[in-house]
Amino acid sequence: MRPGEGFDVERLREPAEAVAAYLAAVRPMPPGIERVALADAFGRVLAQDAVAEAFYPADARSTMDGFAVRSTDGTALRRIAGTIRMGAAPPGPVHVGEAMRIPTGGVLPPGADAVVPLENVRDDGESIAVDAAPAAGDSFTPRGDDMRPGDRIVGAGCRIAAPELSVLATLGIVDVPVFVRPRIAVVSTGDELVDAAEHPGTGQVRDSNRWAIAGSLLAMGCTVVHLPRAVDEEDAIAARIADGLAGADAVVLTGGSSVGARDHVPAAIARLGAPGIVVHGLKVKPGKPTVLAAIGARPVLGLPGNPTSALMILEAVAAPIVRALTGERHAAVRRIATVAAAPFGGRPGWTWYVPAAVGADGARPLVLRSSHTSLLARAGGYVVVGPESSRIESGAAVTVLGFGGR
Ligand SMILES: Nc1nc2c(c(=O)[nH]1)N[C@H]1C(S)=C(S)[C@@H](COP(=O)(O)OP(=O)(O)OC[C@H]3O[C@@H](n4cnc5c(N)ncnc54)[C@H](O)[C@@H]3O)O[C@H]1N2
Ligand code: MOO
Repeated sequence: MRPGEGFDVERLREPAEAVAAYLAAVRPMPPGIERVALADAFGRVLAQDAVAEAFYPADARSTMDGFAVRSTDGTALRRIAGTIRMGAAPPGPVHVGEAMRIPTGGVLPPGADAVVPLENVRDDGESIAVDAAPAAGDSFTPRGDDMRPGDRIVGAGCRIAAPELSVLATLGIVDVPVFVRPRIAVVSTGDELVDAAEHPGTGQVRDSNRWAIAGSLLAMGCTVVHLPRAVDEEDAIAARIADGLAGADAVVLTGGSSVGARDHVPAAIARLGAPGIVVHGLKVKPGKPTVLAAIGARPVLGLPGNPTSALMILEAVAAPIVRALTGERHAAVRRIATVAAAPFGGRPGWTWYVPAAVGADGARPLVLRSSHTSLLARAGGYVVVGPESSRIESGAAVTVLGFGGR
């Protein structure tokens, strides 16, 4: 579509279908794999499966402070034959009629098949008595109960958080293979923009989009490269995109994506190389004028200038493209399952991303003003309405999706 042609509703694409087609055509990939120390692995995306190479625990281990015993001795008095130390092999086997002191986590000695907790024995220092016969398997973890050789515990593409750090440390994976963070160049376009530190004159606005977009990209695990703003001229925008592609794995622009006389992003992208624009115009609100493009396998995303639209499209539509670059397989998105406290309206056949406030009685739609910057800060998240059904009735179950990083 050329600037000035206008949007033909028939040619607008359904967002999920458009992104799937984009990913199939462009195949964006993480820029590489690197190894980082465990101390630096939090938040990174694992690049190779973490597979157990041995039995964890390597030996049966007590889950109680108590005595290791043979269950077949029943309720007979047991002679205390020794003490098991933490971090050491048992001093010997437990023979018939014997018991051995064992701490929580201590290695079960040969012969023993149960642990009796301290509070369930009478201990005279020489021997122990029990009221109830222990059952085989009581109060210990068998060898390999946690992980067995070949178990794939954390898959490639998983974002490393606290539980994954625990597994990596247990498996001794201290040089962790992770995907290199993609570098994403962020460009704001618009003659009216001034820096956040400047005082806007009449008709000018502070450039907020680059900070919203940067925040969302950081939350997705990217390295953000801020490029200077571009004025609303095709040459300036094309030069800025070329700068971005020279030093980054993708470029995200905001503004100038629509069909006005000053909207030059589509034309600037189109002249930089193949495949160029893959999608221009989505059957969504907000964010209809979105441009999904690429130069080679490097994404160039043209988000609408309206602040709510720009952030919403990055989070609700373009996130799978960013995740293809970070290597993350599953979205780390906060979801609140609640009910609609008031109806959510949409438009038949369209996908609407409706900012919502979440209260004790459920989620309420906020009035969509895509030019506002306060709207998403006031919202607890957003609700997707459509494309199948264009209305969510009061009382119906809804999922409120959170914005990057909160
Ligand atoms: N004739 C039509 N006009 C418009 C259509 C349409 O289909 N036909 N779509 C509308 C929709 S929907 C949107 S969204 C906007 C998107 O327009 P652009 O992507 O070309 O964005 P701009 O015109 O450059 O800016 C729109 C608005 O956003 C403000 N803005 C831009 N960049 C920033 C920034 N970095 N920080 C803060 N605010 C920013 C800008 O000042 C404008 O107010 O087009 C509609 N028009
Ligand atoms: O639908 Mo645009 O994205 O006005 O805001």
